[in-house]
Amino acid sequence: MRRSIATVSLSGTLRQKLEAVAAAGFDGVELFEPDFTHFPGSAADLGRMAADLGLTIDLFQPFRDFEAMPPEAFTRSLDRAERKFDLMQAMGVPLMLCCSNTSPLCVDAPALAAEQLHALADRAARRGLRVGFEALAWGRHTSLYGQAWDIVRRADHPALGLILDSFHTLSLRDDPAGIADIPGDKIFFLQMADAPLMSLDVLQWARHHRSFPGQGDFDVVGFYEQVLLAGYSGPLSLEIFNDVFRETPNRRTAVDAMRSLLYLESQVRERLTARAAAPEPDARAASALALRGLAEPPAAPAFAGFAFIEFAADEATAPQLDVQLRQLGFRRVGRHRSKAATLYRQGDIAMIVNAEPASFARSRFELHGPSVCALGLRAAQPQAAQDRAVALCSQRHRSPLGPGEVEVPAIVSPGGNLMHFVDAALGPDGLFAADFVLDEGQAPDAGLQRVDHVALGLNLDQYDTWTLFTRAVLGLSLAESQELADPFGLVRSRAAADASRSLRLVLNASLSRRTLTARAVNRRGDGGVHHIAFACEDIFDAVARLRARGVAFLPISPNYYDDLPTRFDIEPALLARMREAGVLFDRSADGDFLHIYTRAADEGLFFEVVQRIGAYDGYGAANSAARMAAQAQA
Ligand SMILES: O=C(O)c1ccc(O)c(O)c1
Ligand SMILES: [Mg+2]
Repeated sequence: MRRSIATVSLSGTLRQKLEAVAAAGFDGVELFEPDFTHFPGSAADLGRMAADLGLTIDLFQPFRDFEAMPPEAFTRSLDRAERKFDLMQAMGVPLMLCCSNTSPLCVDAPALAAEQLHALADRAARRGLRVGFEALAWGRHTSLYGQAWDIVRRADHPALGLILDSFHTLSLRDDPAGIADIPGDKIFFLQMADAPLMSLDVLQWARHHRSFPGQGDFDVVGFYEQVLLAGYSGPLSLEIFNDVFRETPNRRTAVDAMRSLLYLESQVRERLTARAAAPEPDARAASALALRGLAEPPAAPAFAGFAFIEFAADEATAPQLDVQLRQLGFRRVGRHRSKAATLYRQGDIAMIVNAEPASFARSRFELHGPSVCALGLRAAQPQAAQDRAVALCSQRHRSPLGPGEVEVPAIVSPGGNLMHFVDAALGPDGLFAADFVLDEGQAPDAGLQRVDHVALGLNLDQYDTWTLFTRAVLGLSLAESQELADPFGLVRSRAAADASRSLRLVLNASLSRRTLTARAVNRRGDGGVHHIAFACEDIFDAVARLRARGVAFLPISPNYYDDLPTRFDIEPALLARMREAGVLFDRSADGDFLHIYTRAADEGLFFEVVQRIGAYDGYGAANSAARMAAQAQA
């Protein structure tokens, strides 16, 4: 399996792009011509540079406005093509991408297009080169792969083939099913791109908002499946025009790119395997499987909730966290056997405050001050969970182990915090009994029972990274993105959850630099925990207990409670209780949601208490404006 990526997909100079792409394990690149136009060396220099990095240049792109033109323009274009072929030969690039014509001079004449492309292919063949024809979604007369294939078929030249790009097909809602009927050896190249669904001019959509497979809403798996069924055996490549990627550090983009391809391959492998094993086996699927060497990471983990949340602290801040956690009703129940770490429990929730000098936690503390530095996730097969993450380009993390302590497989999550996979079979106390000296003291708690969700604060350029990480590495499913109004700007937000809803993460990225979310990201780093929500059975009881312990909640405007009954049919007694307690309300077709937020000390971490009623599956997004306004006013 050869994996490739278009240079337009990454930030940096051409050399930096190639270095990042090579480091991420790609085999080749599609050279986006403007990257070469501004390159300080010759075509031969570029060819050598790529070869020295272990990369091939698989495709030269794009050659524009060629087919179905009046005679003078056609002749000029053939001369133009010869100059590009010179470059390609000097670089060692075998294939040129010719995209469908957008010029107003182009005529609606497939026979002429075929004839002219035949001539172009002839010129290429004389030099041992090939040409691939790609339908751009906004092409003047050729916008669908079926039209492009018709022209390629008519041209009937061995050096002319089809180039497929998932973006153009899926953005036009064209059916990719016909691809499987195209002879695989006439498909010369495959470009994959995903995108969020948007109602936008297709050219603007394509040039600014593409994303890696797994980051958007397109059925990229179904598309790739058709291409493999056709018998295509060339490179799998990514061509992503994206405004954010243009500025994201390219090493990270290259890792996301590789992760997205491996994930895509693993999904399509499952589809093909099912086809090959069906009662009437699909021979094309079996041969595609035999041919491709599609990635096969271990299955996505089955999760059973959060095992623990770990805070990074030092000698001075650990006592402050101690006060805060005990105020929230947590009991201090144990000291770590070998580290300066303290365990706090309440219900099924475990919090660890780690003040061990010269540890991973301390390095995070030094970067971000007191903050969450690790999440423990209960997984049915922790080793497989880690192996999957590593197979999908995450870094393995090993912590030093004291005698008798349990080894917990861990990875570095995007942004640098840790994610530990704790064996669910250890039960709620198993891990802690091994690693902590437990003191079984009892004290009244606040009725908090479980971690309902953990919300992360991300820079905008980490939003797609986390979308892919949660989907591919953790196997979570994602809810739609929403834009929430903070008084100082918009916050983009989406939730990721496992099938059993035991594990919920909320991803928040600020589009403004001035929102509370943006300030939290500045303080606690990219991918830092923004707030933690605890679930309880009776929110009014929990709030009363927490208030009695001195916890301060965000004050909610009386106007909110005047408005609520205009939106929902709520019992007056419940409304009165909510108003008195400062509890927020949401309702879906599946159930109700009651929630409340603590006040953050000087923009620090804050907490949420939630009560889910029925099968309510959201996060009270409709109330986020109430929270953010209250936070701005507090
Ligand atoms: O936006 C473009 O012009 C363009 C160029 C080449 C491609 O392969 C493509 O998909 C789009
Ligand atoms: Mg393309």
